[in-house]
Amino acid sequence: MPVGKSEGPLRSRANLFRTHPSLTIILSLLILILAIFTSASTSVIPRLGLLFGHLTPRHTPATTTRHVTTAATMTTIYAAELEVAQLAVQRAAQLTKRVFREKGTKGAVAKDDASPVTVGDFGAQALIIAALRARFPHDAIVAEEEAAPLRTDAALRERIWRLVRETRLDDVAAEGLLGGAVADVEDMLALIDRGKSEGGRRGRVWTIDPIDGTKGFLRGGQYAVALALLENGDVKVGVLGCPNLPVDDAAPLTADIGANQTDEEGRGVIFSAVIGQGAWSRPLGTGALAEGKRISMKPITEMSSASFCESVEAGHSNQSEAAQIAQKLGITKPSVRMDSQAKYGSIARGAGDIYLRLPTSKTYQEKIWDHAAGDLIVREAGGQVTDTKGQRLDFGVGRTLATNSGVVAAPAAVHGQVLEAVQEVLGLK
Ligand SMILES: Nc1ncnc2c1ncn2[C@@H]1O[C@H](COP(=O)(O)O)[C@@H](OP(=O)(O)O)[C@H]1O
Ligand SMILES: [Mg+2]
Repeated sequence: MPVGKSEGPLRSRANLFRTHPSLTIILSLLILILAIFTSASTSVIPRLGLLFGHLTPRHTPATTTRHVTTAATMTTIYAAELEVAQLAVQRAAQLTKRVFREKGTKGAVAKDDASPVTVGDFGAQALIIAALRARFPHDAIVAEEEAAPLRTDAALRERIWRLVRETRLDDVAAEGLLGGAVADVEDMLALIDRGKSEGGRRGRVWTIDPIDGTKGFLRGGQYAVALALLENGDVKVGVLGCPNLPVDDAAPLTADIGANQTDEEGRGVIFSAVIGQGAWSRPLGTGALAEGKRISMKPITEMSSASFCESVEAGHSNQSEAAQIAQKLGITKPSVRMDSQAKYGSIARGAGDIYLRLPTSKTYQEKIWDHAAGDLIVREAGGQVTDTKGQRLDFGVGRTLATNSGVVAAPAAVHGQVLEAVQEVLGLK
């Protein structure tokens, strides 16, 4: 092809740009915008969530594919909430694990209701709320602890601040998704006190139990870091970090699962669920989220070989009534006692079958943070969760489950049968 033929138009285009320099600028801008949008799906849009809270993440393909779990990649609904909640729980669990390994009292102080709280509870709550404030700044929070005891105890405050300051995920991008570090001690106290919402049936409310099963935590048993999102009173996202449960979903519940835990390697699992999307488990890690696996409850073919879980603390659940219920159902195995919502996680993955929580007092009201995550995880794994009257747990009443009494959780197919035995023994029929 003659050289002149191809050079002609090129030369005239070059002249055009020389005579109209603004064209060069416009073209460069267009190229830049195009470049940004082609990489937006993996890097830019998720970061906008940091600026716009839940508005953006809820409608974007959850953050980066590297951190997105199998569950999250399948759908975009609550994907950002699910990812942030799991990472926040994972980070908080790094703090609680550090305290768990400490010998002695773990900085325990008694609360007004005489229940214990440790430096781990305060620190984990501060870290979780820091992530929620960064990513979903408009959401309300119902959390178990408040900062009042720390304002008057400088030594306790400093100890917790050190833990909070030093705990971060060892993956920079994952840590970035949680909004980074807490600014200073005052900020830490303010974060802890953001958990004082009254809850209720309207809007988005996160509920946090930074260490569920504090007595188990102090004893060296099971405990859980629990986080759930309620929308208009219904649980939409639930996450439980259980540092002392085996990773293997198929590992049977041993009689000693609730005791003598040493935070050994190879343990630690995160359970999660999103409404209508199933339940999942994955190893509890230290950085980005590990790959998750779908979990489901085990169908009970023979009631005689079923196992049921209950609290270690006889003051939290009536153990003698539970034994009578088990006998009525023909269950032959002794109960598996363990602290915390690890019970919900354990039956959701089929390691155990039934969870009974039978009131020990007429006046005690269960707290929403003790049940919200576990309730959704069990229901999404194919279970049914009600109180002893057969009513669904109502998380829209306020900070407590004021209209419910106890918990009966079982695979959906046998829940009716279990509830009947519960009601016969409790004289509710
Ligand atoms: N009388 C009671 N009846 C039922 N639950 C109670 C109770 N007193 C305290 N609890 C709750 O039981 C939770 C522990 O449950 P479990 O026995 O399944 O481990 C505690 O959570 P924390 O440990 O977060 O304070 C606390 O909220
Ligand atoms: Mg609790």
